[in-house]
Amino acid sequence: MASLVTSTMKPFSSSTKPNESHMIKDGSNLKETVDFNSEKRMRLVKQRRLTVTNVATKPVGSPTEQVRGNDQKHVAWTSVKQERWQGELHVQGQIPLWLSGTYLRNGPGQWHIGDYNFRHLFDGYATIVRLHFENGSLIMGHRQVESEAYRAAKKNNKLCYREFSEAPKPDSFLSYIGDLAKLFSGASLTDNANTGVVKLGDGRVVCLTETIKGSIVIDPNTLDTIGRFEYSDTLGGLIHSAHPIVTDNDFLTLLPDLINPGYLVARMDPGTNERRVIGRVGCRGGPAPGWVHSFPVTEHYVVVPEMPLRYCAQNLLKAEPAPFFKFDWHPESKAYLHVMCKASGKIVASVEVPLFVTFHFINAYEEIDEEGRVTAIIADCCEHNADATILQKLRLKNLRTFSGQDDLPDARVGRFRIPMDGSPYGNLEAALEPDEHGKGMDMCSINPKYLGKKYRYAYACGAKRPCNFPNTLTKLSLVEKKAKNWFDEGSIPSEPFFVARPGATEEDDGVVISMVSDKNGEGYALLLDGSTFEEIARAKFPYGLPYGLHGCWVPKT
Ligand SMILES: CC(=O)/C=C/C=C(C)/C=C/C1=C(C)CCCC1(C)C
Ligand SMILES: CC(/C=C/C=O)=C\C=C\C=O
Ligand SMILES: [Fe+2]
Repeated sequence: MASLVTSTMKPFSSSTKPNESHMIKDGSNLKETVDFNSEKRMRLVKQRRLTVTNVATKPVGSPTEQVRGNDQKHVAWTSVKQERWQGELHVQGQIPLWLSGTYLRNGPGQWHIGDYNFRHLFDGYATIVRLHFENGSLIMGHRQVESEAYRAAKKNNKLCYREFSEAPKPDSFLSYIGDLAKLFSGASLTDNANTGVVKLGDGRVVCLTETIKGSIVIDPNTLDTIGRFEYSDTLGGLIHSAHPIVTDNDFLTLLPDLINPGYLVARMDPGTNERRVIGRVGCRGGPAPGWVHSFPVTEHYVVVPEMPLRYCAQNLLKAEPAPFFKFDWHPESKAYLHVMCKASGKIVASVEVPLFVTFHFINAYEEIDEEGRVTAIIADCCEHNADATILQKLRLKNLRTFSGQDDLPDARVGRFRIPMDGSPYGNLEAALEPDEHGKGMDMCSINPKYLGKKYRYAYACGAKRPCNFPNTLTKLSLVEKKAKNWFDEGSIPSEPFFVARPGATEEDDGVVISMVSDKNGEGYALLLDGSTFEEIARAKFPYGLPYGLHGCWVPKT
């Protein structure tokens, strides 16, 4: 198996040498945050040079200078200060001794190239952060993912590939035509794997985004970029859901088909790079498939969402960001959920549902009657009240200019009920009163043992208003319809990630890990008790880190 695994990892043509400078060149983002005279600046540069070569477990001498307060410069929306760092953190409180393994979190942590600033949260180059827990101690490290897009940007000091909202500007009409050809072949699409990170059943750790080429294998210990994850099948396609369903035995993915509007559902066995098609479903509405950032599964079914926020061919070709970026809002095309049997690939239900907007499905499960028949499927998601403007709210300009006025659109836990008796319509309702979590809702996790099964608890980011971005951690009890909330004024916490205690029998017996970017420009790892939702430990980072998206747990083997 080892040779199979390594033979399909393609190293990039050149990689960062260990003794190369690991500083990120100051872009205006960084300049904005650093306000001091040139002598101090030189000292800092020297200090950074010392720091950056230290990638073993020693902490850095002293953190880089931070600017306090001002939301314009909130560290959550400021490029990461250095390309890499690693060291042991001082822990306040008690990390449970059973917590043994590594939490990896990916996200778009560098939003500039030279003096050029990106405009959207999702454009930034991937920064992977590692929290390694062992015997109550905590080692933190972070590093840039060495995608082709990132390396080309550094080498040429400009954007070279099409990112979520940005595209390189053609310098002539001829090069525009060339660029279009490169778009259709996929050559100009980014491989900036900045959305999530998953541990496959065979142990490989892969950073992912929505472009298929942006699947990059990393070493979870050193955070080295190993190479591109090459799919060995002939499925083709350029894009997929950024959130495959990954367990120790399974990998399910969803590929939208833009040519013949529909979706392919495919499976990849552990130890292989070959996806095999389970089934296909055609779109029922609209000119193109709906955006599928994520999708839910139950024990026996895959739910394929067809959202009225659909891929848009014209917007794909544009170099400048369109209102809905690569998508368009088509309420007239309606919204649907399709249910595919995992075993046969057959569509067993396809219902129209109320209009919805979601990035993230939380979980789904089957409702069973007394005879053991599946009567309905329940699918929960972080639902933005059918308002796609949330995508615009995630522009960096909005995130960086919080005036104290509430500017976060309302969201809820949207609960779909899909009848399995052939009825044509499904329902969508809030699973609990959205006021319980301040009507902010995204970045969810559950106990992975309950994937596809009836479950009680979900963890997510909620809101304490006024705010312009989710700023609380919330534990949702979907049975009691209650939430417990964690909040630290001015802080932005990232996805609360649940890790179960080995041997646990209660669903919420475990810890919740998050990383917090605070208002003083600092940051810390935070551990909450999964059951009480009280803080049990925190450990300060040497400097604040930018906001990150999704993570995974790599248990100690
Ligand atoms: C960070 C995140 O959640 C989403 C990232 C999405 C990306 C990078 C999407 C990229 C795309 C293109 C570059 C062109 C084709 C469409 C699309 C998949 C949106
Ligand atoms: C962070 C986010 C939405 C927040 C809105 O309330 C969405 C992230 C999507 C990609 O992973
Ligand atoms: Fe996501």
